[in-house]
Amino acid sequence: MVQTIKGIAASDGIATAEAYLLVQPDLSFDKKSISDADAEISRLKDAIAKSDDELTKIRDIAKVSLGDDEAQVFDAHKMILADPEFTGAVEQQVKDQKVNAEQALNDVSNNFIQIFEGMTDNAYMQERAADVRDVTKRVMAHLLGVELPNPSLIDHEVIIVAHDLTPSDTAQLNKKYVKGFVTDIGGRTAHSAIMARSLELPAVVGTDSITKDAKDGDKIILDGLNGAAILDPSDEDIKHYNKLASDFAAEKAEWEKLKDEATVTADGKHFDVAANIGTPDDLQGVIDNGAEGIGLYRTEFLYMQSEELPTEDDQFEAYKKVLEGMKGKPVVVRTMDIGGDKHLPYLPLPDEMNPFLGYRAIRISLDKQDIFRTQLRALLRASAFGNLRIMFPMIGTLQEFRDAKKVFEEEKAKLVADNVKVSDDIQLGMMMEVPAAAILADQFAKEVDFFSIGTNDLIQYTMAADRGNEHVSYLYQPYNPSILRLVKHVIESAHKEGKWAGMCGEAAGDNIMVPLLLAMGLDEYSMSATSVLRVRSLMKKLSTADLKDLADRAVNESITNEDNKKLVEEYMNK
Ligand SMILES: C=C(OP(=O)(O)O)C(=O)O
Ligand SMILES: [Mg+2]
Repeated sequence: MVQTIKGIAASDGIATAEAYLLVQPDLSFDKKSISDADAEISRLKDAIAKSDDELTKIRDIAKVSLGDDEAQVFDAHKMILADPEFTGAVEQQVKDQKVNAEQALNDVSNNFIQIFEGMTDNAYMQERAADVRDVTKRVMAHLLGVELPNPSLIDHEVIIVAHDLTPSDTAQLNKKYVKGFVTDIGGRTAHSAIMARSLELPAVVGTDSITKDAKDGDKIILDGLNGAAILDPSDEDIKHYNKLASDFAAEKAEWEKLKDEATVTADGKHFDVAANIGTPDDLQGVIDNGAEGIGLYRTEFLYMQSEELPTEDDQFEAYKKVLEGMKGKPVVVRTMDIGGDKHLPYLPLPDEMNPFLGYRAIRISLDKQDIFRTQLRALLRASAFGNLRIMFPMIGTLQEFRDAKKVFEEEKAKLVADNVKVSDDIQLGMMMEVPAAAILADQFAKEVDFFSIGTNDLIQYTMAADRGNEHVSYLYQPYNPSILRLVKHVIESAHKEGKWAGMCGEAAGDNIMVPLLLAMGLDEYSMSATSVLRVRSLMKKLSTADLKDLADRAVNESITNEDNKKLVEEYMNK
């Protein structure tokens, strides 16, 4: 029977395919005493052999679909299974303690994880903890006779159905077969949603119940334009959505014509429309969509897609590739923004009550300076190959900016002393995403070269509403006058000091927000590459002089987000 499940539209597009449930099974078990240790050990050996076969299959497919680097992790898992120190210890535990294999595996694995994670001065060994955890999960699943989802084995077109997708899950999706995704939780500015937009995959998040509603193999239509998943669609539904998909394609074809044009408003003012990227692989999308620069390169994905801390050379190659690829157009690289919802398996962070308010971004970089310095050196070396700008994430106090800048200057001086070629005009800026900094923008503006407003976090912190929590997603209010006042203050403060202000949060590509931002004089708009041409087309129709009064009313007279949405919609429909 047809069932329509509503959610939050997270990435444009329509897709139809079979559901693939990416849901972790229950791996809980009871501790049992056993009398026949040999039988238990043979059960364990059987589970290990099955896990090994499965890993071989996954590795071979991952090699073809994702590449050698991504496939390597599965070899590391196979090595653990072949290591007598690990498997022998589990067998010994069964014999000595007379416990079931599940309990023995769990005990030994926890022991290994604890030892590895404790090696705080050896990043390589710390990473092995994540591998042990993964392998244990696989063997445990076989012992319990349940199946783990193996997304790398997908070999036909599917729509991923999941409770949530972490950014690293999203990074592993093979675009050839994955046509979109739909989740129980999450909001429009959660990182998995942002990645869906850069991969041009339709996505719907925050449905609350999709993992209960859909079964593996169900036919699903995913409507990423309106935020709905249609299960078991009727012929009528299929016809309706085919039409919607073809209308969307026609609109896109119209925008496509603006690809090689600069972004100019109806009254002849030029603004920069730039793109956000996560990895050098996103570069092609930026070029295909005619962006005028990269306004945000989220470098943490480089760290997340790696098995260990990326070396200075690895990073240098990635940054150089992006800078060269942009052929002199500006590239704003943001230093590592780990923490919050972004984790590194090889850099265990403390468990926190409020990770988004915790140890993250510049706070980690200033604390673990060896990681920060490696990144800055790689950036400095790459600066010789293009137009590099650097910004720091989550700056809350002027002292943090000064400290970060000092580290940058120190690394630059060292490289110059070693005769390494570095650019002499690298702009240094900051994300404006902590309300305390936005309020003091006038003071920050004296010391930075530019601001880039991160509305995803600025709104979350100003409204005190978790950006990834669908129950409070109604508080994601970019047009709320409180947010608009902060934004206006940031832009005016920059301009007073002769600096420029951009925006790289999702609001920069929002049809309601753009007219207000144009009136406030925001200089640069950075968004998912797939939004660039839509925004360029919108700006072409607008005249900044006409918008002044609209923005004044939105900032000074309106009370709610909805007031302002209506105000702009009425203006646009005039
Ligand atoms: C662009 C931003 O950064 P991120 O989404 O990576 O936190 C933001 O917070 O608006
Ligand atoms: Mg942010």
